[in-house]
Amino acid sequence: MVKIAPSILSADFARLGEEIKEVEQGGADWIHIDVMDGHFVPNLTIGPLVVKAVRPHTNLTLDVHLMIENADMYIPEFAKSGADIITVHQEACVHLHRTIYHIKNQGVKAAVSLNPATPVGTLEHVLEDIDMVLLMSVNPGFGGQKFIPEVVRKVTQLKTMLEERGLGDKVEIQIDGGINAETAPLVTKAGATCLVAGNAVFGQADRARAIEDIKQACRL
Ligand SMILES: O=C(CO)[C@@H](O)[C@H](O)COP(=O)(O)O
Repeated sequence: MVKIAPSILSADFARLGEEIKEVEQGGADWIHIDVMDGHFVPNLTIGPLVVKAVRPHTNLTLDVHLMIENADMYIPEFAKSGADIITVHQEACVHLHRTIYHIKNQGVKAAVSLNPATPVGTLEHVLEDIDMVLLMSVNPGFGGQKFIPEVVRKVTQLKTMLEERGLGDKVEIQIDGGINAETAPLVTKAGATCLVAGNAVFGQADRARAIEDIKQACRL
């Protein structure tokens, strides 16, 4: 069964605790937290303080997506604040292998994200070291963008690479950007196991219904 990770970027930040409770009760599997630095991506969002504030409001996995430069400097603070998974961008890490082990040494799961234009082959030499690959289906920086369908071919390629190396059940394939009940089945049929959804969940009045609609579309 596909996991749904609502992105709090589309939530009401003035009511964040309640918003998170609502999606947890509505069937969310993880909570996705988008961290943006205004350098790697053209937007500024939140830091470890918000992760720490959110932590007591949910038992769900806190899935922290760092869209930042100099990730190594901030990883310990995000881990201490309650992150369960930390994702860094391949494009923003000069020494990716070292950064992956820096995350794991904090006792946190490690994931790597690729922008839409970055080939999956760039992860060939770290696949054994990570818990998840996040394939962006929009250019990172903002919620509410249109799904880029080329990601489907990348999911297929990544799934084949993982299976060839016996990692098919070990490494999650997460997709982020423009996910809704129409686009979700395109990527789950290709092998995605976890979907981030911002507007398609927090932009709806009935969050439980929105989550169930995405899950149901993937079952068909
Ligand atoms: O990381 C990002 C954007 O950079 C995402 O997590 C978005 O927040 C997803 O929002 P929707 O496209 O689902 O509205």
